[in-house]
Order: sequence, then structure tokens, then C-alpha cells
Amino acid sequence: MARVFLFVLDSFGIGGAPDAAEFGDVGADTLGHIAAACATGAGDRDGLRSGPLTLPNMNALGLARAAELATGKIPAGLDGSVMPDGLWGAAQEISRGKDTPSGHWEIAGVPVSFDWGYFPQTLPAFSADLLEEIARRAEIPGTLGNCHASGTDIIERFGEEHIRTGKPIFYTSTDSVLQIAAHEAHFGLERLYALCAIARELVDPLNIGRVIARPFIGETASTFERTGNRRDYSVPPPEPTVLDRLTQAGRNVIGVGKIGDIFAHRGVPDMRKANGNMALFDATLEAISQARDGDLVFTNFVDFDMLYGHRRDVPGYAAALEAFDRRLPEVLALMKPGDLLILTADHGCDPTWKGTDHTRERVPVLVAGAGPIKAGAGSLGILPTFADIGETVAAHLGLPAGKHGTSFLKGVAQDA
Ligand SMILES: O=P(O)(O)O[C@H]1O[C@H](CO)[C@@H](O)[C@H]1O
Ligand SMILES: [Mn+2]
Ligand SMILES: [Mn+2]
Repeated sequence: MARVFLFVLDSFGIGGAPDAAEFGDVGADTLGHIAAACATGAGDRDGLRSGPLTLPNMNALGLARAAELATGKIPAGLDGSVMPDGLWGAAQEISRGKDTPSGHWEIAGVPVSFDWGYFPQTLPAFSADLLEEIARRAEIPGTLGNCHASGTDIIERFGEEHIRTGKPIFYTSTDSVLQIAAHEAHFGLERLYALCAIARELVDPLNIGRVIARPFIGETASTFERTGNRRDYSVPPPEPTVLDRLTQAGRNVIGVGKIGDIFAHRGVPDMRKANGNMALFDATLEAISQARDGDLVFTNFVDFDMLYGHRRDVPGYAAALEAFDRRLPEVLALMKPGDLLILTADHGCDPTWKGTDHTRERVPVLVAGAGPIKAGAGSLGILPTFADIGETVAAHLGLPAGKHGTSFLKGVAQDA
């Protein structure tokens, strides 16, 4: 028996998705474009970072090789001559959406084969019937926004009017989401959560993946700031995930960050929240030190996506990757023989791309083992579905095979 540590670097795509054209994302490459920008100085920011993208620890696990599998090119500045110390691959998504739940559920062994509902790019994006019913049941005086938007822009535009009128701000994106922003103090956090719970019920028939509470603070357009009290109201996955299978087998699943919310709190008996990648890293190290044989520690590192990908902030994204990379040895130091560490992502969010939405890309699969996979160091090639990751977790932790995907450790010599 052993343990698995599964890290999702939210939005850390590596390009090359074969179906990118269906999403208008041909050429999108989160890692490749960040690396290219850094190589020319476009990733520099005073006081934050400068120079080529420097990710030695992820590269030692095969990041450059994984990117080469995905796009045929080594990202600028990464050393492609390093022989990785484990297994590396590039995985592609078979789910129909490029959203966070689709990516995570597929990683956990359940691809999403149905179509989510989406709100149209019209003004308003939400029907009058829906808005009236939400307003009536939640007893709010109306809504603002009601359009496709970036979450930081929309609070800048409507935040002051929201404070004056008490009308919450409704918006969406190309994801299957209804997001509601409201002021933590003027509107009230609990009131925002209650409003989102009502909205959740009312968008169920529209097949909307998530309603997201987006609380913020500050008093003026230039000082508004979103807080860590975001809460996601997700529909549950359509079939049992590897998390459900593990908990049914009596194992502990420790979900760090958004994991509990993403799985509608199913199959995650031990949920731990933290604000920001570094705090998430600390919480993950603590979880690893507490995990027993047979357990899974599953962390989502959200900053890459939320603070930098959607904000199209190349230096910010590069600095966040470098900060994460610097801390990787702390995880490796906690690994015992038999443990497996898997680094991957749920979709792309190329900060050089048009708009502010996710991008359809392949994702890296970097696998480190303290002992068990040494004999099998090498390329996993292109994995045809993210579900291969979930099946690897299941196989490594001794569960019977599930319905989707296959373990990539099958056939890899294990010496533990
Ligand atoms: O612009 P913000 O509010 O960060 O929204 C982003 O976050 C949502 C959920 O992850 C996505 O659908 C995307 O639109
Ligand atoms: Mn995501
Ligand atoms: Mn996102």
C-alpha cells in the first residue's frame, strides 16, 4: 500500500489539443507562450521577476519533455536535455467543456460526455424570467451586470452602484457558470450565500455547472478587492469518481483548496481551505504529513487561473509558477517509499490569448515516486484522456479498475 498526492495546477496547459479548433483555441499554449514571453523580456516586472522562465524542479520531473510531446517544441528557456527522474506525459481531455469541473471530474475518472448549459453572449445574458424568479425568492431589489464579464472588471464597473442600490452583480463567462458578486459588508456574506443557494436551484433545469458566490470588499471602484470567501455551488459528478470509490473503500481523501466544492462535497470527507497558492502549499504539506497508507491528498492550486490566467497577466503567471517550483522539493522530502506524486492541470488559460476565458489545451502529467517508479522512468506519451490519471490513482491505491481510462503504471516496473 502507498499514498498518492495529486496536484492540479489550475489552468497550466501545455498546448497542442487536437480539438482546439472547436473552441477557437488553435495555437493556445499557456506554458509555451509564458516561456516565450519570458525569453524576450516580456515576462519582466519590476520587483516581481525577470528573465527566462526558471522551473528547474518541474523540469527535473519532465516538464520540457511533456510540452514537447504536446506541441513538438521545447518551451523557450527550459532545458530539454535534462533526463527526467520519473514519468512524464501529456494528457488530452475528452470532456466536452474546458471548464474546471469537467477537467477535475475527468482527472478523477469521470469524463463529462453531456453538454453543459451556457448563457448566451446577449445583453442581458440571463432571461427576464430567471432574474425575476431569483429576485422574488431572494428578496433583492433587482440585479446589475447580467452579462459576460471578467470578475475584476465587473466589480470595478458596478461595485459602487451595487453598494448604493443593494442590487447584486450577475455575470457569466464561456464556462457553464452563473457568478454573483456582492459586497461582504454592505450586502452581507451569508446573504450572498443564501442568494446563491436559491439561484443554484433555479438554474438546475438549465444544466448550469456552477453558481459561484464572489464576495468583495472596498468602498470605491479603484479599491474593490475580491476576498477568499468565494463559494462554488456545483452539481455533483454524473457517476462515482475515484474519490467516491476511495472513501467507500474506507480510505481518507483530503481535498485541499477548491477540491471539495468542485466535487459538490462528494467523496471528500476531509476538506481544507486556504487562501493563495503558498497557503495551499502549506496546507498540502500538512495533509501529506498526516495521510496514512491508502489515502489520497488532492490539491487545487487556483491562483494560476484566477489571479493570472483570466487576468491575462504573463509576469504574474510566470512568478507564480516559479514560486510553486521552488517549493516542490519540500513535497519530495516528505515522500516515503511507495508514495506517488502526480502534477497535472484541468485546462489551459493562456495569458497571451484573446479574451479572458480558458483555452483548450493538453495538460502535463509529471509523476514522481519515492522508489516505486524509478525502474520505469520514461515517457508516458500522449494519454488519450485525463481519466488515465484517476485510474492510475485507483490502481496504485489498490482499487479495482473503473469504467473510464486505464492506469499508466500498468506495465511500468514497480520496485517498492
Ligand atoms: O473572471 P472571474 O470572475 O475570475 O471568472 C472566472 O472564474 C470562473 C470560474 O472558475 C470562470 O468561469 C471564469 O470566468
Ligand atoms: Mn480550473
Ligand atoms: Mn478559471
